[in-house]
Amino acid sequence: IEPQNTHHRVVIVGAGISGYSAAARLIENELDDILVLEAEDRIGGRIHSVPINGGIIDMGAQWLHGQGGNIIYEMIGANFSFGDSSFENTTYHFWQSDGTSENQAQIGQLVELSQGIMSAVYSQEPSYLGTFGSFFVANYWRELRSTIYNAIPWSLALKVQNFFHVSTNNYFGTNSWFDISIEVYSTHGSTTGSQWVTWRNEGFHTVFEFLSRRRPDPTQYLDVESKILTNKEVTNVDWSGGVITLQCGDNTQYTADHVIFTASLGVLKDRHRTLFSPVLPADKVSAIENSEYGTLEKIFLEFAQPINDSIDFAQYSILWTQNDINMLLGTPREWLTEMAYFRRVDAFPNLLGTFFVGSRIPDFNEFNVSRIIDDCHWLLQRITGQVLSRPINAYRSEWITKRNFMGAYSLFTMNSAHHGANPSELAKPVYDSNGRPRIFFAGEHTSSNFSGYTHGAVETGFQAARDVLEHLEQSSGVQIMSKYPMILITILSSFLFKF
Ligand SMILES: Cc1cc2nc3c(=O)[nH]c(=O)nc-3n(C[C@H](O)[C@H](O)[C@H](O)COP(=O)(O)OP(=O)(O)OC[C@H]3O[C@@H](n4cnc5c(N)ncnc54)[C@H](O)[C@@H]3O)c2cc1C
Repeated sequence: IEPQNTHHRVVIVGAGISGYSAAARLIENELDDILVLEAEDRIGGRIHSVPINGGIIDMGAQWLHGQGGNIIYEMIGANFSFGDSSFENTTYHFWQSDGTSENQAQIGQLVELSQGIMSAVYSQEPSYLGTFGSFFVANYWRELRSTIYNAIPWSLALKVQNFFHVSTNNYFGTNSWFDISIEVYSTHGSTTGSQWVTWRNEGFHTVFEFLSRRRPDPTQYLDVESKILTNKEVTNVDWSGGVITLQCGDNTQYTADHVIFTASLGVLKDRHRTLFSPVLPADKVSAIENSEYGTLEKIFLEFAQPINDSIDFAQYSILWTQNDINMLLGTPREWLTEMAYFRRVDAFPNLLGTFFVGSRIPDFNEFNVSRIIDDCHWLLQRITGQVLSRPINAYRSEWITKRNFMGAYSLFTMNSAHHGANPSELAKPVYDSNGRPRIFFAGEHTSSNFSGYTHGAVETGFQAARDVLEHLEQSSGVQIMSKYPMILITILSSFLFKF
């Protein structure tokens, strides 16, 4: 063990957006004696902006979902020129997977109905105990009995339903919408305004410049960076003693009075038993083990030229035909059937973006760029019925295989609901035998309002900082109070000595 062993009042594990926000808030409140330990060689976590030709793209978080009620937009909106790729409001065209055309007006009717049902999910009473899937299917087919849908063939209604199923899986990183319990999401907070606010070609990592206040006014800069050590994987947090000892993979140790732990739910699920000594309390363990973690990967296809105007849509949505699904099942192209669309990327005319659900790909490690390009190119040509130039490159994320992430984001299933596993359980601090909070938890998975999202992660980072500050204030109060008996004894004993 190197003689590093510095002691800090607070050590934050993880320099993703929640850990970074917590650090900024502590520094702002003049709690300077802090350290952030980050396992990767970079700051940002699941915000990972990478430079390409023409700007910066995001392999993780890309959009601000909402404006009003989104803490990030509310902090920054007035000082940054955001873009918007509101797919709901712009043209997005539905192509059948086999290239044959379908009645776009009827599809439009079905999409409108489906979108209405999807947004109702979020305003359900928490008493609805079913899943996204059960809610959608029941409402969809009930509404379809209305005479306004009489002319629509049920085969088309099925294909649109399948589109919403696949899109939902693409959104949550799930295999089935019958896995996702509505309970947690119906109690989520809500945001107003565009759900697809973009950072144009500057990348989501710009957010850190605002969190540290380097922007808009550099004189307000809070020096968060100097508190962060990268390449520091914390392998154990020993909270058995009076101080907490954090052991790192490079054989260094740090000690702290308090820890804010922000590593992802994927990391916690993978190794919470070895990460903490003693192991976490049973309630916390149950919340970790019964919450789920979605696996979602991104693909950006880069073309040599801006994408052909004759097929100029914001989104190329795919209605899979049963024949095409049958044709691809069991073949190396099976993964394509989990794809719902190709989207244009705001500020990058040469790019199309899409998602795929990683866990469904058995040979994920061999899933290389040229295979991705070939398969996507095949599908794009098939759905559009056009000869398109082959993409010159593809960028893909690999969150599922990365040790410090282990997937995409938290998710609450019927199994989670059964076991009472939810963000507020994941957020609870752990206390020592004297009732003193030792480890605070933050990160997107701990946000009751917006689990899964960057704005949820920021809120939890701020909350953890507030909790630490409050606790320190209270405990210094206790220390002051605990001095009184000593003063009394001194006064009394001086009397005693006098007489
Ligand atoms: C593909 C994808 C697309 C997304 N799209 C959006 C979007 O458009 N909009 C949106 O709002 N959200 C989106 N999200 C979600 C968003 O990225 C996350 O909710 C948010 O970034 C999580 O921040 P965090 O600080 O909670 O966790 P993280 O970003 O995971 O930060 C935790 C940090 O802890 C580090 N760490 C882990 N283990 C250790 C250890 N043992 N020791 C030290 N450090 C450790 C990690 O390296 C990481 O830096 C997306 C996520 C993914 C994966």
